[in-house]
Amino acid sequence: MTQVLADKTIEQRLADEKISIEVEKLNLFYGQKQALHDIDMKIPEKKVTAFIGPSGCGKSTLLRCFNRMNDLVDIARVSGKINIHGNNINQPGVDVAELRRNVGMVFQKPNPFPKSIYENIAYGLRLQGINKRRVLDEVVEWALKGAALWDEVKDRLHENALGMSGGQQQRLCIARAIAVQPEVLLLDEPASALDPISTLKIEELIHELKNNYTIVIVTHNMQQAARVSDYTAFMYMGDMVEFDQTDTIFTNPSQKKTEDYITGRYG
Ligand SMILES: Nc1ncnc2c1ncn2[C@@H]1O[C@H](COP(=O)(O)OP(=O)(O)OP(=O)(O)O)[C@@H](O)[C@H]1O
Repeated sequence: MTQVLADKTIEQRLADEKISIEVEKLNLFYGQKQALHDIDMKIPEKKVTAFIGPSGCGKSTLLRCFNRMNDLVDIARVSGKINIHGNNINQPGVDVAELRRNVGMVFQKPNPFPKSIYENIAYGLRLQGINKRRVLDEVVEWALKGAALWDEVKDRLHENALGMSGGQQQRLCIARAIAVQPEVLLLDEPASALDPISTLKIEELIHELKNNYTIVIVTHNMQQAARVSDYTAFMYMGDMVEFDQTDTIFTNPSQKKTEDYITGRYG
């Protein structure tokens, strides 16, 4: 019986999950060059899904499709569907600003605004027309607590965010992303510019955040993927080679290419 449970296919496992993002026949071209080939995948809600694979395989490109960041690249053309909670975000007429509020993103290099810690968090709310001091105070505190930063900065909320350490700046960027209450958080190598202690804090934070958010993370670091994610997608040259539970990908992958990558034969 245990054996049968252990042998559940990824389709059976996903059938037990709520699905947040469903990708169907997604292709992306940069000019003539195809960077994503017929990607089909389902990303479960309130879980951490990691994208791994060698440099240039398309991890960041795929991640950026989930909040239409590739719209900013003139030569990028996308076909196929991406349903987020049932709505195809690639169809005409989608409110991209609203999409990006709902699908927040944190980049490799921390990029706080050159403003106070407080104003970094309040910014997204002010854009929505929320200016009441009491509401802003509450959300700033809530978001900083959510990003495990409140205790470190509560006495200097009005100091410039650029005076924080790199690790603090990255947690501030996560706080800024969650302040507008997105459903999905996209993290593009969020810890690669950080020291080991800050990296650990970010990884612990990811673990906490998945209680409330669907998280998709691109990482170069396989140990990090193994530590933080529930599901892992292995990509190679624009193809989704294998997607499964993280344990399965790292201990019993079904594809030879995945095995070669995780055992360090290339990458
Ligand atoms: N703006 C762009 N214009 C043209 N080609 C691009 C652009 N962005 C990415 N590419 C190309 O698309 C392919 C996939 O790139 P992408 O950055 O998604 O890969 P990646 O797996 O995230 O790589 P890395 O791990 O090095 O960040 C690469 O061949 C890359 O050169």
